[in-house]
Amino acid sequence: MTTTLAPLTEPWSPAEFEARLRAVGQGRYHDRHPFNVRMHEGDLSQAELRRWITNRFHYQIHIPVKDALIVAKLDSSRLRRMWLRRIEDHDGRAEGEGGIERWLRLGEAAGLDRGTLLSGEAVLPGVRLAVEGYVNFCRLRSPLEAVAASLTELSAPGLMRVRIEAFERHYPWIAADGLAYFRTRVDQGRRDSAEALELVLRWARTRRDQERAVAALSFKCDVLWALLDAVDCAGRPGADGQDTPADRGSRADRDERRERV
Ligand SMILES: O=C(O)c1cc(C(=O)O)c2c(n1)C(=O)C(=O)c1cc(C(=O)O)[nH]c1-2
Repeated sequence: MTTTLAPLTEPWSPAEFEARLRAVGQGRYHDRHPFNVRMHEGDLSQAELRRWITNRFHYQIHIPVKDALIVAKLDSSRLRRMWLRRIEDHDGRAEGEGGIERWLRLGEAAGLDRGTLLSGEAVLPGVRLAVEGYVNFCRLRSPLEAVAASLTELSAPGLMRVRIEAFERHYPWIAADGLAYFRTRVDQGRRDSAEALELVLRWARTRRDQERAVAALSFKCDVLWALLDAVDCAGRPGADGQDTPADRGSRADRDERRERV
């Protein structure tokens, strides 16, 4: 009896390809990073949360830059229009609008100075490298890989909902209107990831392309993970930017409050 084996290079079915993409997101997304876990459990000090907001701002301001690099690779008006909307989501249509402005307001609600955020002076070296890695990936790789890298957003809306709840419950010192960024991202992330998934499923025709798309998504998970590693490590004793005695005091106050509850 002869059996015909499918060649190793046979493309995955669309369903299997999608399942593999989703599995990368589920297994390696930064919602499992110890810093995010501590954030959700209410264990971050004010200094740690401010450090995260400051460093994540560096990521936020580079999202429209990498999206502009992607737009330049798209070969139809329909696709460019679709992707241009992402730039508008972050930069707004006018001064004082858009996601970057909402992130600045989150910073202000957390007691950070807008000028300091905009200066970038407090951004950690590891965060700069992670963000530059993502921008350069989108600059140098194929449209398929650049779009596939954005598919971490499949997992982002769920994380936004967890984060909003955690902020409301554990960090009431941040005014509620500071959370507008996260609220907006629930719908934007859902729409963006659905669009990107459709493109990736359509464009990746060969097994090689499919594997490249999975690897691109995996790389992006590394970017987000490395960013949080840098933010997390900066608070360790002996690291630059570690908590001041006052920050440790605010953590001790919080622990005491918890014990009383
Ligand atoms: O706070 C987060 O956890 C988070 C994650 C991600 C992501 O999964 O890439 C994005 C965002 N936020 C975000 O706000 C955002 O605008 C965004 C754009 C992209 C992208 O790769 O195009 N990811 C994300």
